[in-house]
Amino acid sequence: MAKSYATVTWDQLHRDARQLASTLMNRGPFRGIVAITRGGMIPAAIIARELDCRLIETISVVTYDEEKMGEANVIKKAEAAGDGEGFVIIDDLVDSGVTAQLVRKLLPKAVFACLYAKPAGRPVTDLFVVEVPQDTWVLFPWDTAPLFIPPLASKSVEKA
Ligand SMILES: O=P(O)(O)OC[C@H]1O[C@H](OP(=O)(O)OP(=O)(O)O)[C@H](O)[C@@H]1O
Ligand SMILES: Nc1nc2[nH]cnc2c(=O)[nH]1
Ligand SMILES: [Mg+2]
Repeated sequence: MAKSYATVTWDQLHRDARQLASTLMNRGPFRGIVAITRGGMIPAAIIARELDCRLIETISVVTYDEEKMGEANVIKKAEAAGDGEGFVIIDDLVDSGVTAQLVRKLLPKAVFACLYAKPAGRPVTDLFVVEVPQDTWVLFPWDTAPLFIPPLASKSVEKA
C-alpha cells in the first residue's frame, strides 16, 4: 500500500514531458516513438510534437496481478518498431519495472524513457525526469478531478 500520494497537474506533466523531450534531442534523431498504453500516450504525444516525430506506434501491456505486480501480458505488439532500432519507448512511469522490462525485451534496440521513476524501476529506464519514493502513489491528471474542500473554520464550527 502507498504511504502517500503525489499529485501531478496537467501543467507539471507538460513541463516534465518537455524536459524529457529536450534530453531526448541529444539521443536522437528518432525514426519513431513507441507509446506504452495507456499511460504513455499523452507524454508520447507531447514529446512527438517537440521532436517533430510523426511515426507513433503503441504497445499494450496488461498487468493482471495487481497485488504482486508480477505478471504482465502483451495484448498488442509494436509491430512497426521492429527490434526497436531508431525508436524511443515512452511511458508515464516505472514502478516495479515489470512493464518496462517486458517491453525492453521485445524492443531491445530502443531507448526507454519515462517521466517518473521509483527506485525499483530506475535501473530499467535509460532516462527519466523525476524520482518518486517507492511508497508514493503518483496520481496523474487523468486520475483526478478538482474537489470542493470545506474551509477549516467550517470544520471547527461543526465540532463546537
Ligand atoms: O513498473 P510497473 O510496476 O510495471 O508499473 C508501471 C506501469 O503501471 C502503469 O500502467 P498500468 O499497467 O496501470 O496501465 P495504464 O497505463 O493503462 O494505466 C504505468 O502507466 C506503467 O505503465
Ligand atoms: N497512477 C499510477 N499507476 C501506477 N502503476 C504503478 N505504479 C503507479 C503509480 O504510482 N501511479
Ligand atoms: Mg501504463
